[in-house]
Amino acid sequence: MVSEYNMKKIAAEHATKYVQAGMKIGLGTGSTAYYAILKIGEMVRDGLSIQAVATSEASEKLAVEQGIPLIPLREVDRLDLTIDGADELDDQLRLIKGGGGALLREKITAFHSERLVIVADDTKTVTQLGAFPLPVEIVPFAYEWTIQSLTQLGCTVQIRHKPDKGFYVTDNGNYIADCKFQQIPQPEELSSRIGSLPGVVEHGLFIGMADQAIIGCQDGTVRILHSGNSVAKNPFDS
Ligand SMILES: O=C[C@H](O)[C@H](O)[C@H](O)COP(=O)(O)O
Repeated sequence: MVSEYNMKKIAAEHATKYVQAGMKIGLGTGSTAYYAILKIGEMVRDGLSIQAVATSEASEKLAVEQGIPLIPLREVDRLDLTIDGADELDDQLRLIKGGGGALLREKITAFHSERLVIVADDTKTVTQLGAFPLPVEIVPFAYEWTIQSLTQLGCTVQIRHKPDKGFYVTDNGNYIADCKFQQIPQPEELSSRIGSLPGVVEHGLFIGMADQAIIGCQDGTVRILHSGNSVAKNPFDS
């Protein structure tokens, strides 16, 4: 049995096997993506030539510390691969993201990537999304009205706070509304309803974006989920 943190590390390090010389890589955010960034840093120091874009200020700082070359966004057309974490994922690779507040930059980066590989420990896999409160990035202007609109969708909304009180502010200067639904049986429908609310910048439902998920398991192995529902039998096959 391995600890949750080792499950994250195993998954993240497995995903770095997809990183090849010359690629432009999106670096995710969070405690699982952290291990991917460390491993990519090690690969760069061993001579691998890649360039990267970070999905948050925290990941950018880590990438710089690791010596990973960052590319200005204006110089990138498309990324080859993004490796990122998730707060919840189902077997159709529908995700909840944004527990670390980075969902907006993560979604933009994922959208402009050829391939999105999710790394997570096995505690994140669910049969139905919704146990994890859905993070929604909202603009500060009239945020009380936006919270009211979100509540009308049938959830309980908590505006995210910093540990030392005061509102949590994203890298983009916005707030996060954490929306707790009983369950999310139809994520596609909820995605378009939330997306159409004025005041909402972006939400943490990522649907049809992930190509693969590498799941770190308690026995120290990985399970690989592919979009389209198939599960790799031999985790080291793909
Ligand atoms: O905003 C943060 C991101 O969406 C993270 O990738 C997500 O919260 C998972 O983070 P962790 O790997 O720390 O559980």
